[in-house]
Amino acid sequence: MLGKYVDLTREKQPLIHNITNYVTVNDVANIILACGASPIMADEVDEVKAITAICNGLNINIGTLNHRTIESMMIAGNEARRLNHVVLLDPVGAGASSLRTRTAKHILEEIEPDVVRGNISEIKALANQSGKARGVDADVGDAVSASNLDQSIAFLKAFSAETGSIVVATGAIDLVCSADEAFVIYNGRAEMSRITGTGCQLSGMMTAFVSAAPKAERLYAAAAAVCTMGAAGEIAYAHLAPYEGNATYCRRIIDAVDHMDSKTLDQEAKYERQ
Ligand SMILES: Nc1ncnc2c1ncn2[C@@H]1O[C@H](COP(=O)(O)OP(=O)(O)OP(=O)(O)O)[C@@H](O)[C@H]1O
Ligand SMILES: Cc1ncsc1CCO
Repeated sequence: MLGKYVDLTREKQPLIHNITNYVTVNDVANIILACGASPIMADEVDEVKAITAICNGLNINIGTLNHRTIESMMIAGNEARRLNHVVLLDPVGAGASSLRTRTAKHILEEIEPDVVRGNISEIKALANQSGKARGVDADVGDAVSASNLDQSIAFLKAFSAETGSIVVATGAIDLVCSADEAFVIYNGRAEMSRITGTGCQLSGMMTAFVSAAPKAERLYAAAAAVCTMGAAGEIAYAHLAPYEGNATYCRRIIDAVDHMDSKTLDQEAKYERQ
């Protein structure tokens, strides 16, 4: 059921404007290409309005925010909204500093992104719950598990209802929620959290999937992107040779996305709907 969004993204080839961090920018560009879309990275105040206007979707990632790029995020976000383009917010490190938390909340309130994708600590920080981010990583105490699953889904659905955004919280169990529907996704491997930027890559790819999908199907497209990333993490891990570690793993995940098709995703996706 979700596999069709892999094909749709390859067919539509959306152009994605990324204002993103300088740690993982190259991997984000490559995974967007691997899923059949096109990336452009641009964060100069004087050009972001023009760049976002020629794109189909905007991925705002606050990972290495500064006052100049915050201004660019607001200009691009407002223009993308005016043009009805898809906007995704990745609130990297929200909860780790007041500037990050404040900026992410401001973008959420003023731009009203279609999708917010973060780890569970970042999402909790945005929702004024006590998200205890370890820098850009989630705190183990915030983790979604079988024992708090119902409560976590209820929290994310309520946050989606409050913001109007599709809310995606990733980790060992990934949750993709609208106000009244949830996908609980079990793809992925713990080793993925030892590569910096699997979340940033997922956000870039998710912007592409959601931009390619009809408006009424955006929740499914977001869930398909999460399953694609998780399944790629599983396939890539199976292809690692004995000495290879997290550097090769990062490349192999992008290769696995490059080879992903609807049939493979429909076979590999592990999820429940609630
Ligand atoms: N323990 C885990 N088990 C299975 N999959 C995981 C685990 N931790 C992370 N993942 C997968 O890794 C991907 C990125 O999720 P994560 O929550 O680590 O993002 P993030 O913290 O925003 O990452 P980053 O800041 O490094 O970009 C998702 O596809 C998620 O399913
Ligand atoms: C490590 C790191 N620091 C700021 S952004 C980033 C990439 C992963 O979120």
